[in-house]
Amino acid sequence: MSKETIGVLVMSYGTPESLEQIEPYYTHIRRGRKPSPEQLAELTARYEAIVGGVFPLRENTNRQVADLEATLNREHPEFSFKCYQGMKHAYPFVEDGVKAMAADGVKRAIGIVLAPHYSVMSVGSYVKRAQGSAEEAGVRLDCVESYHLNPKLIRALSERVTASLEAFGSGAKDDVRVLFTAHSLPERILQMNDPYVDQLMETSRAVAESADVKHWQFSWQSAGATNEPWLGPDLLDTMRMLAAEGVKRLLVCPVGFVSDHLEVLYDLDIEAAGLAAELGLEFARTASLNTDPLYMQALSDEVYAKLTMG
Ligand SMILES: CC1=C(CCC(=O)O)c2cc3nc(cc4[nH]c(cc5[nH]c(cc1n2)c(C)c5CCC(=O)O)c(CCC(=O)O)c4C)C(CCC(=O)O)=C3C
Ligand SMILES: [Fe+2]
Repeated sequence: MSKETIGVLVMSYGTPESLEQIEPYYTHIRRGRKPSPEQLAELTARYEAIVGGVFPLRENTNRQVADLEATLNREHPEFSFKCYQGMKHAYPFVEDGVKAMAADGVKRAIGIVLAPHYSVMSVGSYVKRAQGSAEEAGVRLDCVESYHLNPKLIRALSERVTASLEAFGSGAKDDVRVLFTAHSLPERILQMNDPYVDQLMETSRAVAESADVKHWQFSWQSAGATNEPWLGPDLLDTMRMLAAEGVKRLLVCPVGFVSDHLEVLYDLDIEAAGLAAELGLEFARTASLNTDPLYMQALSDEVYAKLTMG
């Protein structure tokens, strides 16, 4: 008997693959409005600062998707899993991923996002687009909406916090301040009953408990430059406040991000680390999950649970 093929739509924000792709990518993020030359130059400079001409960021996602497929097929050999990528702002788009699975004859599929926390503005919009095209294509698709307390995710994150604290050396548990961070969103999500903030606090608390962290707090990072207010406090402001309070050592754990990309490699490793140097703070950040087998298993467990238990 041949195994049933299960399509897995692996969704993410998307990243450009070359310097030339930054403009169309940014235009898509801005809903079709081209960025001004200044805005484009500013974003290009951030990418140039982290990639030095080559774009490893997409490779990173490709590896996560390949490893997830291997993990699913190893752990659940009764099915044949096939992963398809679907991105919000880059090719292959969410709709392309669904069309590709339908073209392969897939009838049953599970969607999951490479971001553990649900917001209508992030995961919600990916899922809506995916469901819309799945309906058109005649694919039965169910999506994992969040996995912010998945035990393997929490263990993977807390192992990283523990390793970073150990690298600080003696006394780290007593005097290193741990800052959990995630991408800020416009403050109006608070009026929308959005679970994003609560889920992030729950992940942070669970990781702090698991790693036995004494001194921690939460800050937002990477807020957009729009006219509306975004969630705060911002990481950079928090760092200035902590320095003024006499804190000397700082560990940032970006729980809202699962892989190395612009927000981690630029906003943390260049911008925040630069401010830390100015403020005389010793600064470190936890390593990104990327293809950590524990993270791959967390995703695999979520996909399998959705498939078999709904
Ligand atoms: C919640 C959230 C996540 C985490 C959840 C998830 O992963 O989904 C995330 C991830 C990412 N965001 C990314 C890149 C960008 N996001 C931007 C702009 C925006 N992000 C927003 C939200 C989020 N973004 C929002 C509300 C905006 C305003 C415009 C809009 O409503 O979309 C801009 C425009 C310029 C700027 O503002 O910097 C860029 C370049 C990359 C890829 C970077 C790389 O290439 O490595 C990743 C993984
Ligand atoms: Fe973003």
